[in-house]
Amino acid sequence: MAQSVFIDGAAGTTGLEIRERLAGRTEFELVVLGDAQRKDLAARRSALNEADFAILCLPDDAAREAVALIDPASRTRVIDASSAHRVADGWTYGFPELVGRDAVAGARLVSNPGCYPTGFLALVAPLVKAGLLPAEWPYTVNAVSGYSGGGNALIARFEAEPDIAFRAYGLGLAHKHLPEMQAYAGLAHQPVFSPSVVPAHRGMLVDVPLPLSAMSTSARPDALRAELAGFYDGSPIVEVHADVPDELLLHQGSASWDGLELWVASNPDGTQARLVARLDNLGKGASGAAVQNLNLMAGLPETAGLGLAR
Ligand SMILES: NC(=O)C1=CN([C@@H]2O[C@H](COP(=O)(O)OP(=O)(O)OC[C@H]3O[C@@H](n4cnc5c(N)ncnc54)[C@H](OP(=O)(O)O)[C@@H]3O)[C@@H](O)[C@H]2O)C=CC1
Ligand SMILES: CC(=O)N[C@@H](CCC(=O)OP(=O)(O)O)C(=O)O
Repeated sequence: MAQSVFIDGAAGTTGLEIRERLAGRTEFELVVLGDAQRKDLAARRSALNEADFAILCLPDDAAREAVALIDPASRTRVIDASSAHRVADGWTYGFPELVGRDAVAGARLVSNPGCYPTGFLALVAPLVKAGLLPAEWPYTVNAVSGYSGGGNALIARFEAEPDIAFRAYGLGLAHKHLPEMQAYAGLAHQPVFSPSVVPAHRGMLVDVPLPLSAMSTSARPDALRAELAGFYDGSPIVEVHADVPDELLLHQGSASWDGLELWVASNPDGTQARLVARLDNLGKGASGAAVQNLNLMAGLPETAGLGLAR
């Protein structure tokens, strides 16, 4: 029998892309509230409590409200795409490659990772865990995102202001993704994070510069690449490239994609490296990750319904 999935926030950017990925899937029965009811508390309460799975595609406050509406005794299992519960007690961080597929499969409350942390953690967490990068190092993260990363509001802004060529932000150095980056990479310090937006709908690059010879671990770039390749060996979603091209591009017309690509670039003598991730902020960065987690929680193959062809 099909399991029911209620998407709270189904009219938003992330919610719509989850609907696209679930369309035509016979294992699930999709529950979506129409325009007149989608913000109605009573309608949401009953949908949240009647579903096998609730996927929250809401601003943080509305996600907290949704969780409070769910009776703890109900059978509903939750996947929260917001940043409200990413380091909260009782929640499983929905990054199966890092926390383990069984942990996600067995969880009742799963918090989807943020888009930038998906790139950062995919690169850094396995290397810190393996002792190849120091936990005490003050890491920096430079990243660019397509404007859909900011949801409907940023999409509307970039469409209304086509003259914007580049937007640096997060200048208060308190971005909401910092706690999860620190926690799940096991770092002593929060990274210094420089996010930015380019006039492309989707796609992102996350770049972590490493002065390897100044670090206590003195790892060689080849060792970093080999560790990542081994860590993600067999993954249908994460690819660690053996070769580094001269440039990495984002395209304005990119199609939706649920994979994640990783590179270790280095200088000729191997004293410096840049760890680089490329992903779709709405794919492995949000909606693709939510569907991967839903698949695991429902006992299905993790890539069902995902778009992984390039
Ligand atoms: N966009 C992305 O790339 C990523 C987004 N996320 C996270 O996913 C969540 C959703 O983001 P995104 O889809 O981009 O945002 P959008 O703004 O595009 O969509 C949010 C949706 O939630 C609805 N909503 C707001 N308040 C309520 C409420 N009280 N009850 C019911 N519905 C409500 C909005 O309706 P209305 O517009 O009418 O207010 C809108 O349809 C956010 O927490 C975001 O941070 C995570 C990773 C990546
Ligand atoms: C371009 C842009 O604005 N990006 C968003 C992050 C998108 C994301 O990952 O969403 P969460 O809020 O769920 O973490 C930002 O920086 O706030």
